[in-house]
Amino acid sequence: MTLALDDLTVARGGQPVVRGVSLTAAAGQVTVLLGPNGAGKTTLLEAVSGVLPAAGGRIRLAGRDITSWSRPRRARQGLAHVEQGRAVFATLTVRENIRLVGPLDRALELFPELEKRLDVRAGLLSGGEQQMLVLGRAIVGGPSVLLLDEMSLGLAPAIVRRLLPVLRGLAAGGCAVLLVEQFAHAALTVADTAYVLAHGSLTYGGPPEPLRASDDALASAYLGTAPPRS
Ligand SMILES: Nc1ncnc2c1ncn2[C@@H]1O[C@H](COP(=O)(O)OP(=O)(O)OP(=O)(O)O)[C@@H](O)[C@H]1O
Repeated sequence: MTLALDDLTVARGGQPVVRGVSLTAAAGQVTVLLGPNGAGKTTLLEAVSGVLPAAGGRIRLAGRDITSWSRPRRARQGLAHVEQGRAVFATLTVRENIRLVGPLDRALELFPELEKRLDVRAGLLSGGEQQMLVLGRAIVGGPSVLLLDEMSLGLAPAIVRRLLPVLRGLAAGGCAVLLVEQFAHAALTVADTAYVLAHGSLTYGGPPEPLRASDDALASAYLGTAPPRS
């Protein structure tokens, strides 16, 4: 299902921290939302999944206005939100963590690495294994829209390169993937569309190539300034 934000404003502590953002995360695509620390990326995802209310604008899922829907109602429509911080049930085993949400086979198809860890408590896994578990759990739930907040935070580049292609596979199955990342380069390699948020407003929206091709273009979008002329 396609997710569309139309002039979305979200406030924290009475101050708008996301200001008039319009973007589309299309079904079947990986959309990345980049931006510096504190730009408002987490706040935007929280408004989409219903953790925070919208202060203005509209959120649409497959054309339906869901702005006033509760978080559980959004989740029942297939909107999944993987929040920052690798939330696993630390005292349950990997097997139990997965079985709570869906079939074990599908998760192991995606991440065969987890097979030999099935009876280990999730809290004892490495950071990379925990993120595989978090992602595997989100995917076996069969989301139609998957929001991912800073999936790569604290992980080695080799692990990030292992995880990102899984998102491409998920999108190929029709899911709309919206990936929030502070560190742009790896995310841009799997993106169909990229947006940059700076100080709560979009400074770029379009194909990822210009941002991939030029660090100056990326830096300008992060700083919210016009790109330098060459
Ligand atoms: N609970 C809160 N109460 C008030 N202001 C907050 C709260 N959490 C975050 N903020 C402020 O809202 C703004 C946006 O924060 P947000 O976490 O959405 O940014 P971000 O782009 O996700 O950054 P990060 O990459 O650090 O998570 C920041 O200025 C931050 O200080």
